Amino acid sequence: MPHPTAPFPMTRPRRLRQADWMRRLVRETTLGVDDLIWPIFVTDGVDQRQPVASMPGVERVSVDLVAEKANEAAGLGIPCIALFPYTDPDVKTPGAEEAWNPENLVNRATREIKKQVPDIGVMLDVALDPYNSDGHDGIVRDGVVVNDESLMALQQQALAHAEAGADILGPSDMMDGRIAIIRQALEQNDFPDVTILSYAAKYASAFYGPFRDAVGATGALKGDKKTYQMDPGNSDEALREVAIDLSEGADMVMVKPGMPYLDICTRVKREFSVPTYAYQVSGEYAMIQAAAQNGWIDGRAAMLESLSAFKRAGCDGILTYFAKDVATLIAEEGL
Ligand SMILES: NCc1[nH]cc(CCC(=O)O)c1CC(=O)O
Repeated sequence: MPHPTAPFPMTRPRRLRQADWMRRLVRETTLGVDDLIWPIFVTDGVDQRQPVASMPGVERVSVDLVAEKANEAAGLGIPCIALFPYTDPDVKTPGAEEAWNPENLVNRATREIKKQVPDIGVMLDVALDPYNSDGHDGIVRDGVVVNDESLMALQQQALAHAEAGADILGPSDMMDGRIAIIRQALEQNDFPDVTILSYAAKYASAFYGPFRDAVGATGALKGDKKTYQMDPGNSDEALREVAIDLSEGADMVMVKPGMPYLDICTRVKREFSVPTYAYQVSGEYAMIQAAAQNGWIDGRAAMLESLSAFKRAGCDGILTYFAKDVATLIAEEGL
């Protein structure tokens, strides 16, 4: 759209950048604590804190300490946390049955949080990879990730998480038809308010490496996830995936990874006008932290710039390992 602008020197864009107060006055988007979902890794044992080597600043904590983290998050005003399990390799099976064990790590952690910190939202991933000895998000038969049999497993997992008290389910598995089958199970089992934040446009990405370390899936994974996660070259397909998930009953959608896919965030938000989130994934976090530790970039500035880019792209919020750091900054200094 052509805008009428006076020629230089009548128009001087720098007038609007001359001072901090002016820049604040004309800023188009802002990052706030309400935009954040904080992922937390859960591990076995008692009083455990294990740093994740490839994600400086991130640790796995045992169930007894999870509520403490949730409490900190709630105190900072973070609306929601997402839990991911580091499952003991001995418990992983080809059928991933641990995924719907009511006593699995994330189910126990969720019950604990709901008891101690009732006012924070809890999101749980629906996907088999933390529980599957093959490291895949679905069930593997003869080397193939089979779709429809995986749906049965995912449905059971979703119900177990709803029963544990999860507020939001995040199907991250990219099987076809999973939103419909999960939504149907939730309605039939009297969980009408459980919300689905679908990982609708999830790409087969090299940026998930540190996460797979964090949940202990790196060694287990045979092959790659390209038969179910999306091809990084595709954009129209992301819109079709979002359309399908919304038509099956998703309430909110997510694009993942984040920063390399801001164009997808923008298209999705423009096209569908539904709550749209980005996952700033482990590899994105690790890159910023590693460069900052080496003194190559200003870590704090890069963190804030990367997160406000999601807002500018149209996202309603961001799942980010930086959530607590940003929320602390906002609490201490405003932004
Ligand atoms: N389905 C599992 C899942 N849920 C979130 C992530 C990645 C998150 C991150 O990298 O921070 C993954 C990894 C994968 O698909 O291999």
